[in-house]
Amino acid sequence: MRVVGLMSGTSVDGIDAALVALGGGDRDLEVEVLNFCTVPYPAALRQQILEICGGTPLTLAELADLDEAIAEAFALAAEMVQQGYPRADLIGSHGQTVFHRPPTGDRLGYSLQLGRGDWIAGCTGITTIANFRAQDIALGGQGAPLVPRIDWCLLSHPTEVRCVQNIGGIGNVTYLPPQREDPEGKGVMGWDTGPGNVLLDLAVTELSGGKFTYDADGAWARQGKIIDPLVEHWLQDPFFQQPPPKSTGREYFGLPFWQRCRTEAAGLAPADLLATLTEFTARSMVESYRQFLPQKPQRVFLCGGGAHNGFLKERLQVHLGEIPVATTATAGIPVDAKEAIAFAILAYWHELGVAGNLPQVTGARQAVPLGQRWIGQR
Ligand SMILES: Nc1ncnc2c1ncn2[C@@H]1O[C@H](COP(=O)(O)OP(=O)(O)OP(=O)(O)O)[C@@H](O)[C@H]1O
Ligand SMILES: CC(=O)N[C@H]1[C@@H]2OC[C@@H](O2)[C@@H](O)[C@@H]1O[C@H](C)C(=O)O
Repeated sequence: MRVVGLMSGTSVDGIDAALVALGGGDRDLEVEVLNFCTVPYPAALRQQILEICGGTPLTLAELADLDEAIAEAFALAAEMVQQGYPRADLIGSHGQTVFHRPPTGDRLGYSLQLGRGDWIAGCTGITTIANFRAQDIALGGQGAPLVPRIDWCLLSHPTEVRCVQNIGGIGNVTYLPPQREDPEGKGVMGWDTGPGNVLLDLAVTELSGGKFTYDADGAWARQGKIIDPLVEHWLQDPFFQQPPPKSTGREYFGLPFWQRCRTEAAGLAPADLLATLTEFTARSMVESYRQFLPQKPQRVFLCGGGAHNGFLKERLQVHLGEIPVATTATAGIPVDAKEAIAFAILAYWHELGVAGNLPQVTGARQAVPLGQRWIGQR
């Protein structure tokens, strides 16, 4: 089956679209990536999304317009990735997260992705699966991260203990025990580690007066000096002590956390602030492995846009010591395409009735197929 996967994450930089040919089921899953592209959001739409993520109020009519504008951008990305290929059989669209509240006590979580699946199905004529997080949340789960089950199928190894660290806006890790020791994957773990690129992007945007939106290769941060006491201080945040299952978002590690960092780092030179934020980001990941993993990984794979940040990678390697750090590209999964591929797979699993979540990761009561389905017809 040919499936389009669409994803835009917490960096709000653009829509990643993957066209994949899928076969098999879950453990015997076959994936061939036929095409991939990233379609940047129009600047005004990106701005509007960032504003509402930051808490700017909007009317219901404005919400409807925004939902549709995002769906239109997603449908366009679906068309672009299919250019020159026969039409896909299915679309899996994550949509754009604009609000995420993890569950607390008896209160279910809430996770809102805009970019109506019904609109995408109607506009493309291709059956579309969307709203992937809701079923997990209904079962008491965090609704995130959802990719660990796919990491288990695509990146686990017969004998090696592995971790897959995604560095999007927010960071999340998957722990993969060796297949021979754990053929069912019962010991697979995963959680959101905290900030990925979000603090770096906010800092660069502000420090450059809007000229840049990210620190390309970490070159700016590399010129600075790391202020360790600040890193230690920020690592005291309660999120990092909280055991998994856990998830987070821009509501926590976006503007509010950036404003706190900026105040507490007042007087630092821009390069020193960026170096310190990069170190904090790297340490937040490695410290969570130390706290919550049952054993040390033998290899760590990076993916997501942060895998292009050479300085962040370097700091991760320093703190992981002898554990080799590579990108998922070295295992055949392009770093920028992995999440879009994942949502194509989750849509395909929906059609097969295969579960998408891992209860031990999200905290849901049950493993279930994910997503809502809208029939598209030409
Ligand atoms: N060359 C580069 N150097 C440094 N950072 C980069 C580079 N290219 C991309 N990035 C970072 O990656 C970010 C985009 O990452 P990605 O596309 O994985 O995020 P996302 O889709 O929001 O992911 P998630 O859903 O995991 O939050 C950019 O905002 C930027 O910070
Ligand atoms: C609510 C939401 O959109 N969460 C994203 C976000 O981006 C990274 C991290 O936070 C992860 O938990 C999740 O995305 C990936 C695709 C996941 O569900 O596995």
